[in-house]
Amino acid sequence: MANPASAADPVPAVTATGDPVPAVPATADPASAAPVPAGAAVAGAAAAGAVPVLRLRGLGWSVRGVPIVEDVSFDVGEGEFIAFIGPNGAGKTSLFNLISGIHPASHGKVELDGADITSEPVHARARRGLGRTFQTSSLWSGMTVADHVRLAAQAAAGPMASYRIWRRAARYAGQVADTLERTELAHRADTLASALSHGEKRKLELAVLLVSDPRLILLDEPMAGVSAEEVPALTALIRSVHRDLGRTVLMVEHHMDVLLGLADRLAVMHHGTLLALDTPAAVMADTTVQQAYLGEAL
Ligand SMILES: Nc1ncnc2c1ncn2[C@@H]1O[C@H](COP(=O)(O)OP(=O)(O)OP(=O)(O)O)[C@@H](O)[C@H]1O
Repeated sequence: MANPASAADPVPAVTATGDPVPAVPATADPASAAPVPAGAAVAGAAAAGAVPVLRLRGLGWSVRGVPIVEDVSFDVGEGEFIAFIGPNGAGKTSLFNLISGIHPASHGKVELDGADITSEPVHARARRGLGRTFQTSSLWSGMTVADHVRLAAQAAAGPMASYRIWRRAARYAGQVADTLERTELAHRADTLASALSHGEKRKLELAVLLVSDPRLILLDEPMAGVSAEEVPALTALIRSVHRDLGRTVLMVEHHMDVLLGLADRLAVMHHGTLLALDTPAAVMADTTVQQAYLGEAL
């Protein structure tokens, strides 16, 4: 079993209905019925027995008694890339909000590097190395590209650094320049965010994230609003963040062609539950997943 998460705390490779995922051997875990792959090779995964970067157990969130996310359990190995798909309203963003601490969990547990962070606020999780982007752009239109990254670097350095914000700006020059270089924005350093294309805005959001050096990155629909011409470059950048920088990535995305070139595993959300989690090939061959999409092409 190449998946370290399964090795540390095995959970069966089954769909939510209890059907086994085709062509993937399963091991039983009486503690959870949530699906994670049992036999798939996971690129960049940690050694067997290693503590997963992220571990969710029975995670749920309800609003006024209505379950939005239900009983989600899975492990994420070091260096893994998991893509989340599912129909609109399936609970993908809500799950990201639970992992990053924006929503308090109604049930279950979130562990980061073996530490229980279920009750920790967003900023505490960020300090532990959990970073995320949002479905809608979160930039200041009147600030330049470089100032966005500089401010993020200062914020990551702690409250006192932020207090001395402009006086010490020069200290971050190298860090800012490196990050802008990596995200292909060096030539736009002095451009206002409002003048960027959608693809460049997404790159800047990544730059703001990367400058704080997160180990686990959650990307919520990074291709949203991006023109078809800009998708390949943004995809390549995300691939490089994963492969070259070795970051662990979870990504919600509707573009299957983008996901298939990036993801080690595909997670399918449906009605707030995790319907399947396995290699892209196994998920796409899963009849339960196909039925959930009612014939929609995966
Ligand atoms: N704060 C909230 N209060 C009440 N209901 C909410 C709240 N946030 C989300 N929901 C509901 O939870 C469900 C899941 O929403 P969520 O945004 O997580 O889905 P999603 O899979 O990310 O969808 P999309 O692909 O359209 O972004 C939806 O029915 C949504 O209306």
